[in-house]
Amino acid sequence: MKVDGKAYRTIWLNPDGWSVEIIDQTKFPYAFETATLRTLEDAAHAIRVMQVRGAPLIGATAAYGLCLALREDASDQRLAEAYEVLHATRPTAINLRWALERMRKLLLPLPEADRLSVAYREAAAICEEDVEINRSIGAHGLTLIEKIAATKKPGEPVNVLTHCNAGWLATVDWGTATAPVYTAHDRGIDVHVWVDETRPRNQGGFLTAWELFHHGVPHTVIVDNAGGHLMQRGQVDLVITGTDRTTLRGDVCNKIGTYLKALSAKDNSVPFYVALPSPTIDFSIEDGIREIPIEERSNREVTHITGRGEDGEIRTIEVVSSGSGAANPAFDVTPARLVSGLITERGVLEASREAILSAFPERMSPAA
Ligand SMILES: CSC[C@H]1O[C@H](OP(=O)(O)O)[C@H](O)[C@@H]1O
Repeated sequence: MKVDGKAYRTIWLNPDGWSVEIIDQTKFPYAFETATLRTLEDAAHAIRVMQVRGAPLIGATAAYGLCLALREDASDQRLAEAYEVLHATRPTAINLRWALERMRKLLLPLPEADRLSVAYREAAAICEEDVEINRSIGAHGLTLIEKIAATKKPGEPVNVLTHCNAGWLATVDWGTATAPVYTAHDRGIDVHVWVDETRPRNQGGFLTAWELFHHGVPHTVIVDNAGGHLMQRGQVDLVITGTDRTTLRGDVCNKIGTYLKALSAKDNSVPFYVALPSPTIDFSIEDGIREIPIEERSNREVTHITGRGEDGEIRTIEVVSSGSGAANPAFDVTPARLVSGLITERGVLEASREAILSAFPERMSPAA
């Protein structure tokens, strides 16, 4: 997407042909900085501390992390070690395992001498595919926004609520949940976004708000607990969120708080859609609540927050009474029964095993 008129992606290969540049998302919204990944550990660290985050971008970064590892040593042992280091960075987004498995399956049968060039080619392919998948999600999601826009009076926007950041910063480009919004906005449809700030890491207030501002999309940041209130008052026409892992039967794992939005949407008959690129479907599990590992992040993310003071200084402050314990589950699971539909690159699907298998039959074949 464009930042001050210049087109960016979140990750790209540098002109040297081997090091990888990322947008350092820990600096947002107060600075736009990039960081260079030169080693396997640089890539693992970037995922671990969320310099890069968002399921598709985590997968793309892991793919390049394998390239950086093989650049030093393309042996089977190094490939196995690098796989484990990257796989251990974060447990919930399935794109991490999906990307690592895809790379390993391609590279292991090759002679060591051939692995590096093929690895870089495949990592680039994963990035290009992500952009095209998200562009398609934007096109399919647009139909949902267009239908609502047709019911609006002139000057009345379509009000979309989103949670966390499933924007272009969560992917290589375009985003998933925001792709339909950007596509509608770019077509001149009047759309407004309620942006859940999304405590404790504030990916909504820090990342989604920053994205929408730079793309000129009208938006309003709200506290996470305001969404239900707005839905009760008819101020939300559509909820679109992202996902880090969706099961074969359509249970959706996403940032903590998504489940509560889905409950509010159900209670107020507000359509609740999930933007779902197919690499984020875990075809090996059905029951999201029982089978998806939920990342427990540091309690310090709850007890402290980093922001900009009145003096313009960036500082970290304590926001919980000292000495109190804190818990920080980073994701929750929304059962398929609360999901109106899944916006995939192959169309808008019912959140069901039949619909997912029918849209992606090749993913269940043994060769997959
Ligand atoms: C398009 S995936 C976006 C998804 O990832 C975010 O989690 P995190 O920022 O911790 O990686 C959040 O769940 C978003 O919906």
